[in-house]
Amino acid sequence: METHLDPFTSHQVITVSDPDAGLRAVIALDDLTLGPGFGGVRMRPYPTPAAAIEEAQRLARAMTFKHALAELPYGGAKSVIVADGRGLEGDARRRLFEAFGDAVARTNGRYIPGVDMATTLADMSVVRERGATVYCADADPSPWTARGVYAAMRAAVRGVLDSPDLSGVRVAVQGVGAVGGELARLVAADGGELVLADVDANRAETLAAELGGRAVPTSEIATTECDVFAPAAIARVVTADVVPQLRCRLVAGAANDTLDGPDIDAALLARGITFVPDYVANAGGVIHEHARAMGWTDERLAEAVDAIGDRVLDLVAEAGPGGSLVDAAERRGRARLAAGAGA
Ligand SMILES: NC(=O)c1ccc[n+]([C@@H]2O[C@H](COP(=O)([O-])OP(=O)(O)OC[C@H]3O[C@@H](n4cnc5c(N)ncnc54)[C@H](O)[C@@H]3O)[C@@H](O)[C@H]2O)c1
Repeated sequence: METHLDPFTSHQVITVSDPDAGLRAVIALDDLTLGPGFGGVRMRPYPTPAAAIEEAQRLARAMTFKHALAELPYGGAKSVIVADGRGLEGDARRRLFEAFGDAVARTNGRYIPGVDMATTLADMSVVRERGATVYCADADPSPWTARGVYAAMRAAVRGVLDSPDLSGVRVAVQGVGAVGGELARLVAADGGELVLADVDANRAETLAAELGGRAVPTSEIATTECDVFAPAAIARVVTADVVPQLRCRLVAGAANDTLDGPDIDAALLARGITFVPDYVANAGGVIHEHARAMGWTDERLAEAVDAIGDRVLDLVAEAGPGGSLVDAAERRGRARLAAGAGA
């Protein structure tokens, strides 16, 4: 099935069905101007086939911009495997990922998968065995993602709030897992004041005690009075209902797909809140995968991840006072794609 969403050239949705292996999946290839489509494989239940396609396409589009802005030689892609709600282990899981690997191999390298929600390095090894190109370094990308989010946050605090560093800046982190926990450490080391929440309340309380912050219930974190709200748990947390309740000046975090819809950025700006696009701030993970695939040194990788901060400062300058960083980022992304198409 071909879809045409906008002037980009290469949208394609591949639907995969292999009843013997229990596989129903969608591979969405967005714009491939800059290179093969790179994006993770997400496995979760979907209410309808259309919902699976829509999520794959939306996430693939974000990957196009993530790579374009991070100056990586990849297009945007994402795939989703429709889970039936039952845990899938052992031989059945292997069979499913073998079938998925066959579908990926048939794209002839146009789609490069990696891990995402509910898929693992072991699953990706099975996909690779079937002849598919797969990117997933054995090393955990999370510390690099956190480092990039920290660089983005620091730059936004400087560019938008006119504060030289995070000293005395109050940061509310939603979810202190692999990325959020490391982000909290970086913020604390920079003199930031932490408010933390996690569905695992003990995790948030222990980290808050260690770093000198405060833990609050998850129901309160988004509306806590703070300078920066940093979502680092789940998608689409900034909804039309949440916007009027926010008491922050910046939203800058790690969670993919933070905004619940295309109108939310404008609603935030109308309240004087600047949103740092998630795909700009959290690009440390994909930069890490690229660095490992290319054999970069850690020094080179660190430089590339820290450059996320410079990118955010550029976006702030381009957007102007009270301007949208989302619009600025999309303009940049499209310019990069246009330049790539002409190259
Ligand atoms: N890991 C990476 O390198 C990477 C890269 C890019 C984007 N991201 C995004 O960053 C986010 C965090 O990823 P992670 O790897 O740290 O995941 P993780 O599973 O290690 O951590 C998520 C944490 O959030 C908590 N949580 C879940 N639901 C919550 C809720 N409703 N309220 C508060 N806390 C909640 C979990 O208990 C957990 O501690 C995700 O949205 C992910 O898509 C991660």
